[in-house]
Parts: sequence; structure tokens; C-alpha cells
Amino acid sequence: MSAPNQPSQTESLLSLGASEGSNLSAGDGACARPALSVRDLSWRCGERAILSGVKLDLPEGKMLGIIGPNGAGKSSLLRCLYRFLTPSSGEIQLFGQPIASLSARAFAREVAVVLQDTPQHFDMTTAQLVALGLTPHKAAFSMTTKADRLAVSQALETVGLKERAGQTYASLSGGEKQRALIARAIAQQPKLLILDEPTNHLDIRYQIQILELLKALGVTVVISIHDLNLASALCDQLLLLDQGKAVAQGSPKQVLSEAQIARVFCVCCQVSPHPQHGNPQINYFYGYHLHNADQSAQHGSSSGSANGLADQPFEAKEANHDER
Ligand SMILES: Nc1ncnc2c1ncn2[C@@H]1O[C@H](COP(=O)(O)OP(=O)(O)OP(=O)(O)O)[C@@H](O)[C@H]1O
Repeated sequence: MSAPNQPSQTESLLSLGASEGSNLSAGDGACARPALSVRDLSWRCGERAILSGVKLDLPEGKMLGIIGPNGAGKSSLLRCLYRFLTPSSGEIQLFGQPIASLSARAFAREVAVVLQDTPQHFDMTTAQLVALGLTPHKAAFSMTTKADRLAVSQALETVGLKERAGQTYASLSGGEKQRALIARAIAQQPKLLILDEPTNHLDIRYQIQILELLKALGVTVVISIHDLNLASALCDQLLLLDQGKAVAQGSPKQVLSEAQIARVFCVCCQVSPHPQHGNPQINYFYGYHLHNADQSAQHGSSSGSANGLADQPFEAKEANHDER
């Protein structure tokens, strides 16, 4: 993350209640009341607008991927969602209720957060770390119950770490630590799960496995993610941020066009339907260096893109790819 105020353990603990403290439509899962609603959200840091006018409605049980270049505002948006930052304007609602109106404990029961940085729980075993996820649901000083142990064991099993239960968290590999943090979030039984680049330390097997697992949980999930192909394959909805603004929102097919990728990421690519799931698959071209939006727009025009298809909608390109 590029933000100077690096989130920390304290920020993670917020989610555990240890501290006081263009619309994305329903699309394929239209519902009367979205699980998560963001209304005209802006966040300023001093004079600088980091997020401007972000709006979205995410149906219950769907997975939203926040994508965008470095510094686009992905982490800042997530921080507003898990209340580490207070928006300068706008409102965030969880099942119709403004999150600002929830007590810290009520919020911790509803929302779990997995961040990129690793907490320094040196002496804690993996099982003890995961058990922290139960905190918002338990009375102060209450004893550990059989049900608690079962919940921890099931969460560890879900992420494939049952054999690491007694090992210290500090001694886990980077990928194992990441999965342990996800297990802690699962144990928390949230209605909304927020993850900042959850696939960062994972090898490709676990990148796929963890995203599939998050999707299968049936919980509403918001993740920030850099890998556009993974996002395309596994997210129900995408929100493309650029310089703090939502420049595209919707299904992967709606968001991941060659023109959009060229404009926002300044890279040339070819987008084609993935042979298995049919969502956009992106192949990048090397040796092209787009430096600014004007150039990107030129490359994105039908005559200037790497494959001459950039501005066509994804569906139209499928036919063209067949012809080539
Ligand atoms: N507390 C802060 N004070 C000053 N600037 C900030 C603060 N938090 C974020 N920013 C700036 O806001 C911009 C967006 O940061 P953010 O971390 O949200 O981007 P990001 O999309 O998550 O980036 P990356 O992909 O690199 O992690 C950056 O330019 C960052 O420096």
C-alpha cells in the first residue's frame, strides 16, 4: 500500500471491536436492499481529494473487486468501509443502516477485515490468533467453550491450516499467515468481509483457492486486487478506480475492456473470452509504454490499439477474435 499512514495491528483490531472507536447496480443479483451501499463518498486529506463521489450498491453474497493502479484510492476506500477513515462527505450503509451509527461492537459483529500487513503476535499460536475472531460475539472474560474450539477448528480447516493450529503464528510462512488471518475473519462470522489484497503473499494455487473459498462462503465480500485476470475470473462485480474516482463499474465483462485498461493502467493488452468461464482474459503486450491518458486514449481508439479492437464492447470482440 502506498498510503503514508500504514494500517497496523490497531487497524486490524478495529474489526474485532477491540477499539472504540456511475452506480454499481445489483446486476445479476438484483435485490431490494443491497448489503452494502456507498453514496457519493469522498475523502479528502488536507487539500487533496483522495476519493471523489464514489457510489455503489452491492447485493448480499456477492464479491466485489476494487481494481485500479497504484495510488488510485483502493485502500482508502476500504478504510472508509471499515471505518478506519471517516469520509469527508457521503454515506456508507450496511443492510440499510449507516455504518457510522453502529457501535464498535455491533460493527465488529457485522464486518471482518483482513489487511496486508502482518500483525506481530509473536507468542500466539495460529489457533489462538483465529480465536480472536470470536471476540465480538463473546462477553468479556467469558470462558472458551467447546463451540468456540469447534469454530476455530472449522475455520482453520477451511483455509487448509488445521495442521498448523499449534504452531506459533510468527513461524508461519507468508502465505500461511495470510490464510490464518482469513481464518480469523471466517471465525468472526461477519456479514461483510473486507480484504485488502488478500492474494498478495500467496502462490497461484492459493490465490485461486482463497478467492474461490471467499466466494463460496456466501458472505458479501469486498476485496482490493491487482491481478485483473483473477478479478475477472472470480469477482461478481468490479469497481475500477482511477485517481480516486470510479471510472467503470459492473460485471468483469462490462469493466475490463482493452480501452479502459489502456487508459487507466497505461498498458496495451488484448482481451478475449476465457476458455473456461467466458469472462475477459487479459494478455499484455510488452514494449508499449503509454505515458498519459491522451496517449492511452489514442491506443484505445479503434485504429491505434495493439489489436485494433480496443473500444468495442467485450461481446462484440468475441466474434472478431473468432475471425482472426
Ligand atoms: N493519510 C494520508 N495522508 C496523505 N495521503 C494519503 C493518505 N492516505 C492515502 N493517501 C494518498 O492517497 C492516494 C491513494 O492511496 P491508497 O493507498 O488508497 O491507494 P491504492 O489504490 O490502495 O494504492 P496501491 O495499489 O499502491 O496499494 C495515494 O497517493 C496516497 O499517498
